[in-house]
Amino acid sequence: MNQQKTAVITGSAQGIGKGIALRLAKDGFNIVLNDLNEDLLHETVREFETKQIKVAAFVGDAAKQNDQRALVEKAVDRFGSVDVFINNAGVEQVAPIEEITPDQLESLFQVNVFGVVYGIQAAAEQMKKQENGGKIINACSIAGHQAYTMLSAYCATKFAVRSFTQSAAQEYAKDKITVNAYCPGIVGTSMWERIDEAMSRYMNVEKGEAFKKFAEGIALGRTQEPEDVANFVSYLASTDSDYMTGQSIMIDGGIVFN
Ligand SMILES: NC(=O)C1=CN([C@@H]2O[C@H](COP(=O)(O)OP(=O)(O)OC[C@H]3O[C@@H](n4cnc5c(N)ncnc54)[C@H](O)[C@@H]3O)[C@@H](O)[C@H]2O)C=CC1
Ligand SMILES: CC(=O)C(C)=O
Repeated sequence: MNQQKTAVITGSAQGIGKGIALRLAKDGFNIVLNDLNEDLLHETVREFETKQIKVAAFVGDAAKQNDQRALVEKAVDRFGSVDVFINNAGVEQVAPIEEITPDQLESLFQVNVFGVVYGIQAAAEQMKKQENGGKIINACSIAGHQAYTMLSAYCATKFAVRSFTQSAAQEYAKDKITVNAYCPGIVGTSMWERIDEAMSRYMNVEKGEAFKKFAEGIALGRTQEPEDVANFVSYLASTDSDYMTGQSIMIDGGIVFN
């Protein structure tokens, strides 16, 4: 890399976002972390600093348009540019359709869909000013290609992410900004701990059983680590992916084939 580029990752105090941030730091990016969880974010910053990673952090809500703008400002103030912006923050919800409440639907869409739109807007505005292109990368899921029982609202948000990824790719191509998405399968993060707990309760089975049942469908025979996702995001963030845009690509060990 000639000049050090900057990558911003939302929801990156833990899990997949943190894994992506660590990998992009290794690839030579300055890193800007963001999360709602202030304590965990600061803990992660300290860990990155111990590893000599050039890191900044912003406590903020990815579901708020003003916070997304402030996040971009923070990155520019600290490092001078935003070259890669990763809309990673996401939340889950487990319930049969008949039990979904308006509040649950609202809060899920606010983070997983509205947040992605606000992130795209804030990042693209800055990248256009820089006149040097850029890469916007969204967290989709196998659930953005295949809908699952008990996860209907979550799946709908990820289908929406896939749709916005396609539209944004077309709108920003003239500015040399590419927009793609990663679609993980079953990653052992705190999100899946919560999904497992809720699903196992609904299925009336022991904790861990829902995770095990989903894992049985993975062709490569194991669940994912954040690093498996980060290895692919590294490619999406690099110049090697310059000719790819509008794609939501499965990185799931072989669960969904299409
Ligand atoms: N874990 C999995 O199996 C899969 C996860 N994904 C997606 O990958 C992304 C990351 O997932 P995980 O790391 O598993 O989740 P996680 O729940 O383990 O970590 C997500 C982080 O995002 C933060 N966050 C949540 N809402 C936020 C908001 N409004 N603003 C800022 N930060 C916020 C949380 O505090 C947390 O630190 C999500 O978009 C998720 O939907 C996609 C496919 C599979
Ligand atoms: C959390 C998630 O996206 C799935 C499908 O497990």
